[in-house]
Amino acid sequence: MGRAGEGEEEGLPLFETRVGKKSRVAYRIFGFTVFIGICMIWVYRLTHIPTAEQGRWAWIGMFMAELWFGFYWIITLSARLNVTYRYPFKHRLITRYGDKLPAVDIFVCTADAEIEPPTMVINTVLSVMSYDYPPEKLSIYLSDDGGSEFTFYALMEASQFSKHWIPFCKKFRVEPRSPAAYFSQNFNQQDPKLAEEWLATKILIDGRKPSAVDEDGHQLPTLVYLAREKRPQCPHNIKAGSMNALIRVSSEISNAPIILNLDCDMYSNDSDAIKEALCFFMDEKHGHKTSHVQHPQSCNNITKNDIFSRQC
Ligand SMILES: O=c1ccn([C@@H]2O[C@H](COP(=O)(O)OP(=O)(O)O[C@H]3O[C@H](CO)[C@@H](O)[C@H](O)[C@H]3O)[C@@H](O)[C@H]2O)c(=O)[nH]1
Ligand SMILES: [Mn+2]
Repeated sequence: MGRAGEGEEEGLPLFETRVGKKSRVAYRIFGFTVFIGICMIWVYRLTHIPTAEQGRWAWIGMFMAELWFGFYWIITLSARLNVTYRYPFKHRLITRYGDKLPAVDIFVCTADAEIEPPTMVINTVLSVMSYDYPPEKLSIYLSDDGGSEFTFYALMEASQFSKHWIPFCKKFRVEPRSPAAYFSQNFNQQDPKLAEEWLATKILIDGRKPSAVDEDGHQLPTLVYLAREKRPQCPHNIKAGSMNALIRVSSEISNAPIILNLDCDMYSNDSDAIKEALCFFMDEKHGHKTSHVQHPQSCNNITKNDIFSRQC
């Protein structure tokens, strides 16, 4: 391809893994003290076995519970002993692959227009339609297990709105690219109506057509709506079932080698998320060992004073 800078970049990895040394030491000290505490509880139980009259059954119950929670804690802790951080180098990815980047199919799942209002769903769709990635290589599929007319209508409107929203995002480097998150507005829920047509696949924007352009004349990503048939007597397998339906439909339309999956309530808050994930798949040395990349999630509706709510 002969792009500038290709020579010096060649051979360099597309991502780096670093071990979190500071947090590792602190976590090990913390883990060790808790482990000593757990052992002391076990020792206490074993050295204080009551007689049958003193409540042997209660003792057995307590000891079982403490054994289980102790082992559960050790298993959980061991998964966190080696904290590692991964750093993708997306500029290297662009320099190295340029216009040879792979196509990406994006699957968004929704199931119930009342619990998951169409405004939220299309905000997620718009956030992924405006990724900083060649639009001709992007196809977005919305699986609507509720078969809601409202969701379909909202998606149709979103397909029109994207013609203004995508150039706006790219021009002003908007982040995040979910319109709702960007404008920080509250949307009201709408009552859904049952769709008359339960099995439907509709291509709202066909990125291959010359007419699929935004207001700046740039190509738009492909946008597909899919509502699969669900029957009471057949297990529909929830999200996994809709993912299977999405794979079958997308293999006929775009058939991209990379699939990105989002729940409809997870908008993307980084327009470079695809490029970052691709660094792990396309690294020459380690890429073939990677089958999944999980992006970190951050929740923005957690309660501050609830000790059980957490930053995920
Ligand atoms: O019949 C169904 C039911 C659900 N969904 C979708 O599946 C996703 C997850 O379902 P939800 O009930 O919201 O589960 P959560 O606990 O919020 O989601 C977590 O837990 C799920 C089950 O473990 C995982 O699939 C999700 O990725 C993970 O975010 C949502 O987008 C739903 O719209 C469908 O597509 N069809
Ligand atoms: Mn959910």
